[in-house]
Amino acid sequence: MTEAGCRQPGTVWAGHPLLTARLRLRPLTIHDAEPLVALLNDWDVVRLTAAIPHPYGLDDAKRFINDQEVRRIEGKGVALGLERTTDNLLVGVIGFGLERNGEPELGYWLGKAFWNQGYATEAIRRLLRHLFDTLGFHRVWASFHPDNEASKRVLEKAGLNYYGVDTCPMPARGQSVIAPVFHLKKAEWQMARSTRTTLLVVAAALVDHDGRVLMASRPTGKDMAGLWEFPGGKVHEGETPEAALIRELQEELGIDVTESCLAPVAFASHDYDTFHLLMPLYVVRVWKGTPAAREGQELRWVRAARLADLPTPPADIPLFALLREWV
Ligand SMILES: Nc1nc2c([nH]c(=O)n2[C@@H]2O[C@H](COP(=O)(O)OP(=O)(O)OP(=O)(O)O)[C@@H](O)[C@H]2O)c(=O)[nH]1
Repeated sequence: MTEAGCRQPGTVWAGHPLLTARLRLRPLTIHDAEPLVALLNDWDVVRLTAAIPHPYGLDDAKRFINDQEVRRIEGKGVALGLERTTDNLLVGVIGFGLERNGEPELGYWLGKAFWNQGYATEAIRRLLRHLFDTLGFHRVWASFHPDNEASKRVLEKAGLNYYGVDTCPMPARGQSVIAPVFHLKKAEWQMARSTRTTLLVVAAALVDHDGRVLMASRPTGKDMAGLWEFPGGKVHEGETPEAALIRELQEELGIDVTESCLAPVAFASHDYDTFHLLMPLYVVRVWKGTPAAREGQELRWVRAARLADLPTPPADIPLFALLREWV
């Protein structure tokens, strides 16, 4: 087996979406053509890019999607649509090509409405893990237009650092620029990741008499706002997981639960790229009081078989199938 595990040599894509806290990274399909035009027919978005024509029409989008499909099949690179989990909206594109000495070179853009919300950094971090851990590359590259300060900041936040400058052709703008080149080596990436924390969060699946599970939406202002999650929260210093869950259920929902009514049934262990989540899940069938939204969240009782239909944090997805056995 290679360092990259079960990867087929030459593969640029493992075949399933890459999930981040708020995004799904997945290959583009023909259904993305119109959304691509809506996002890209915008001078502010394309003016500092090298190859995106302006104005941008449906034929450009269809050609791009088709070309990317060919590149992916030929193992030359991949372009992934960034789909927001809460509403399945396309917010931008990220990808890489292997034209630079066979080492991946990143490219990305976001629609203007989605700038300054951390989406690009989130997507790059996830793509880096795919490139280093799944595909087994040892270094990644990125260059950007010298006026593109936002791009520079995003790359720095994702851990890339300055390497030098290069002459970069910009065929769609009819010129070349001297562009800064950034890079990141796998060893540096691994070193930075080794300092991340493992966050212990406890969660409850409250089950009612009809076998429905209580889900809460994450309120505006919190990370992953709008996603549906199990009630719960972080375990504080010196607390047991059970004590933390009893406290959280009182704080968030105003209900009283005793420790003997908490049945541990499963756990999530999920890499969020900036931290690792370890989340034991307890089934709770008995409590005192009526659950009420005390922290600005929305509450919804959901059949176990329908949990997977909700937009949820990616860590929760494997728990839904397990929960069906218990409810
Ligand atoms: N409660 C809960 N948190 C989850 C779930 N799935 C999941 O990824 N998480 C993550 O676990 C972390 C929990 O943090 P939190 O912010 O809700 O914790 P908390 O209630 O203690 O909040 P606080 O820090 O504002 O006091 C978040 O990063 C959250 O996105 C889930 O099903 N329930």
